[in-house]
This record gives sequence, structure tokens and C-alpha cells, in this order.
Amino acid sequence: MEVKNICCIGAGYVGGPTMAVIAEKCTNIKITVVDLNEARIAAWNDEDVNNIPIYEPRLNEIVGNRRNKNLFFSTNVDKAIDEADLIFISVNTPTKTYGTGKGMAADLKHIELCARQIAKVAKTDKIIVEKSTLPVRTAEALKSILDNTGNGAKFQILSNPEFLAEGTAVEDLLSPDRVLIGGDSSQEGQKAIEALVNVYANWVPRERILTTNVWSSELSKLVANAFLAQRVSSINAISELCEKTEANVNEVAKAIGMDSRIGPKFLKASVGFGGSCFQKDILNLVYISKAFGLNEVADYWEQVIIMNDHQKRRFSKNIVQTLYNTVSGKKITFLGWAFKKDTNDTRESAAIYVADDLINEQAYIALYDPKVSQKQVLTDLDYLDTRKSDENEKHITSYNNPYEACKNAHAIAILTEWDEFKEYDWEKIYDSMLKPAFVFDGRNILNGEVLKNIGFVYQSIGS
Ligand SMILES: NC(=O)C1=CN([C@@H]2O[C@H](COP(=O)(O)OP(=O)(O)OC[C@H]3O[C@@H](n4cnc5c(N)ncnc54)[C@H](O)[C@@H]3O)[C@@H](O)[C@H]2O)C=CC1
Ligand SMILES: O=C(O)[C@H]1O[C@H](OP(=O)(O)OP(=O)(O)OC[C@H]2O[C@@H](n3ccc(=O)[nH]c3=O)[C@H](O)[C@@H]2O)[C@H](O)[C@@H](O)[C@@H]1O
Repeated sequence: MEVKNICCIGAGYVGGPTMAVIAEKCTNIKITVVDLNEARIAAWNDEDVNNIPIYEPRLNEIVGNRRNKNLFFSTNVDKAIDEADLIFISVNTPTKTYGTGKGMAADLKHIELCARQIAKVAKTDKIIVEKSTLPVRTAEALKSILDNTGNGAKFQILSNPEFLAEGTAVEDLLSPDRVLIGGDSSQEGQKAIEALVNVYANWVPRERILTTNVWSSELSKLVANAFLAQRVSSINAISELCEKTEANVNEVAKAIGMDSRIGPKFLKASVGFGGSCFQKDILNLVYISKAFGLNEVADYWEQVIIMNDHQKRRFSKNIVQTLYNTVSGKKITFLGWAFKKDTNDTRESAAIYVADDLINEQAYIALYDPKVSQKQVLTDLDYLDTRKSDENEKHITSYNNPYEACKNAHAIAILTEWDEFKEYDWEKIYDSMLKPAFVFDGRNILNGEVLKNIGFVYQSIGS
């Protein structure tokens, strides 16, 4: 079977970039990305392609090339479902905030709604692809809903998890390490797998397209994120030991990373990992393990989160301690709010938690991030529900100019590793600050020796 018409439900950080790249590489396939969020779809359709809702290097260029040719963004979910022969489900699957599994399990309400909608609308057979990250065995539930509520159309369910990282989404999609497709072993299942393999084979070498059973594919996604996050927590744990022993975590990371069995990636000590997925997916893995009574397995992975929470908290604690045990009434400048560079995504960013701790200590935070708005910052803080919204508003102010943000500050904290921070005129910043002028480099991106020579008291992670 040849796929000619694709629908993707969910126009977010995964659905948008993934479909844009498929459209770029498969110009003979019509792709419609649908979402219930009208404002988001309007932004994807904005005449000025620089206003699309997601910032990713090169994404605007690709969307500009294909939009309204073979790539469409729409709120008409039913029409897109009806016309498609293959449907990606790429909706959000956040951690549950209520009921059984609150704070641990993945909330699958959006997934179920999609399945019910597809079953209601579909008149012809369709391949349904899980693109969202899901607990292992979700395909079983999807199949039950589709088969029991449909109009007789037949559905094949595939798992095709996405491994892109934000900030490098386009690059990752254009040349993925692998594409993973899980499906049923029946003849129909194998045909569906082949149809999706053929879509990716337009640009991904065949040997990088891996096919497995559905459950291995679903579980591999959770495991990949758990392993990546585990490396960050491991090096962050060592960073604390380095601080006590005069070892330097950058040197340790380099030394161990040169062992080809360990490898150099994901060994960058930091203020703690953020992003919408690492924590959510590990909590989900922990929850699933507990559900099967595998308490040791659950405890093992939970430690990755415990370590990460500790790393964030000890960063803010250290700021308070170093500033003579009080930051009350002091201006502290945050450089960066996004959870990593080259994205406007702030979900679960370490900056949110550090800010929350410092506001508890009555600090005033001045913030500069090249891609994050004041509105977003307040939304993130309000979401924690630690204090009233107007209190948050009083304690944090965004600036459009980093030099203005740093003026008269007691300290600067680097929370995101934006490249531009390295290029600043740090002498000028030093001159404008209160003395002693402190820099807490939560990303180890600045040259400590240069800063110390200027006069800063410079502290990084793990040295
Ligand atoms: N953000 C990332 O880098 C990655 C995310 N993932 C996974 O992909 C999934 C999606 O993540 P994001 O794109 O970041 O989420 P997102 O929140 O940016 O986008 C999801 C979109 O789905 C829409 N939606 C929800 N229910 C809907 C429905 N019934 N009908 C139509 N639209 C609906 C929402 O309005 C939202 O715009 C999650 O499961 C996530 O774990 C996987 C790999 C990378
Ligand atoms: O499922 C997902 O959502 C995605 O999660 C991560 O991608 P992402 O969260 O976008 O970004 P990462 O580059 O993995 O960074 C995550 C966090 O870890 C931090 N990090 C990363 C690497 C490192 O060495 N040190 C470190 O502190 C980053 O600053 C960031 O806060 C995975 O890398 C992707 O493969 C996966 O598809």
C-alpha cells in the first residue's frame, strides 16, 4: 500500500516539525496537521513564517517551502481524518494531575479522545500511528476503542516513537540515528509497517529503519529517555562530589567519555535537566514498574528524578548561602529561562524551580532569554501554585536587553546555555553590577578564568 494522504493530530513540538520534514521529503504525499487549539493553528498559518508557534532552527524555512503545497494546518479534525489513509497521533501525554497515578502515570485522555474521534469519523480502513510517547501496551487500549466504537472500518495500529530533541529537531528528523516502527506480526500488520517504512525510506537509509513488535517499540521510547536522563543525573551526582574534592567535573566527564564504551555525549553537568519529557517518561516507567510489583526496578529509576530535584535545589541554595545567607530584596539576574538553548520551550525548565526557591527567599529576579516572553515566565511560575500570581509578577521582570537586566544586580545566574551569553561584554556587565559581583554558571559555559580576572566571584557546577 502506498501512503498518499497523512493526517497528524496534534500540531505541537513533535507534530509540527515532524510533518514539515515528511512534507519536505515526500512531496507526493498530502499532509494535514490538525489541532483543537485555534490560536496555535492560526500561528502555523501566519503569513509571516517567522511567526510560527515553535522556534527551531530552519523550521520556518521548511514550513515556508511546503505550506499550502503539500503541508496544511487546520482545525478541521474530522475532514483530515476522513481523507487520510495514515493518521499520526501526536497529542500531549502529560503526567496525570488527578486520581489514580496522580503525579506519576501518563494522562491518556487526549489519546483516547483521538481514538474515539477517528472511530466515529472513519469510513475507510486506516493505519493509526502512535507518535506520542505512551506507556507500554497502550496500543491494546487503542485497538479496543477503535474496534468497539467504529463503523466497520479496519485499523492497523503502529508504534513509531519520536526521538528528536528540541533545538535540533530539524537536523534530527533529517538524519535520525534510527527510525523505530513497531507493529503486529499478522500479514495486515506487516503490510502497515511496510507502508510506513516506505514513507521514511524517501530519505532515511533502510538500515536505520528498525522494525519490532508494538510493545518493544512503545517501551524503547521510555527506556531511551530514561537512559539519557540517567546519564545527566549520574554526572550531576559526580559534580557534587567534585565540588568537595577539587576534582573538576568537566575533566572527569572528558576522561570517562573517551572510553568508547561510555561515550562523550550527555555528560554535561548542569543545573538539572528540564523539558517536557525526561521527568514525565521516567515517572511513567516507575509507575508501570510498580504496577507490575517491580519495586526495585521502580526505585532504581526514581533515583534519577530524585537526583535531578536535588541538583536544582542545591543550585538555588548555594546562591543564597554565597550571598551571605540572604537574597531578600536583592536583584538577581537570570540569563536564560528555556530548558535548553535554541528552543522557546520552557516546560519543566530548571529555571522555574530555581526562581521559585529564590522568590521564596524574597529575591527580585531580572530575566533575559532571547526566545521566552514575560507572559510565559509568569505562566510557568503560576503553574507551580506556590504563591499568588501578583506576587510572582512583583518578583520577576523580563528584559529585552541583557545589559539592562544585569544592571545593579548582586548576582547573575546562567540557567540556559544560549551561545550569545558567551559573547557578551562581561567587563561592561561587571562595571554595572553591585560588588562583589557574583556569577553562578549553571551550564558551565563561561570562561571562569576570564571572569575572575575581570573581578567576578565565579562559581560553576562541579569544580
Ligand atoms: N517535545 C518533544 O521534544 C518530544 C515529545 N514527544 C512526545 O510527543 C507527544 C507530543 O508532545 P509535544 O508535541 O511536545 O506536545 P504539545 O503539547 O506541544 O502538542 C500537542 C498538541 O496536541 C493538541 N491536542 C491535544 N488533544 C487533541 C485532540 N483531541 N485533537 C486535536 N489536537 C489535540 C494540543 O492542543 C497540542 O497543541 C508527547 O507524547 C511527548 O511525550 C516525543 C519526542 C520529543
Ligand atoms: O522525548 C523527548 O521529548 C525527547 O527528550 C530528549 O530531548 P529534549 O528534552 O528535547 O532535549 P535534550 O537535549 O535531551 O535535553 C534535555 C535536558 O537535559 C539537559 N542536559 C542534556 C545533556 C547533558 O549532557 N546535560 C544536560 O543537562 C538539557 O539541558 C535539557 O534540560 C531526548 O534527547 C530526545 O531523544 C527525546 O525525543
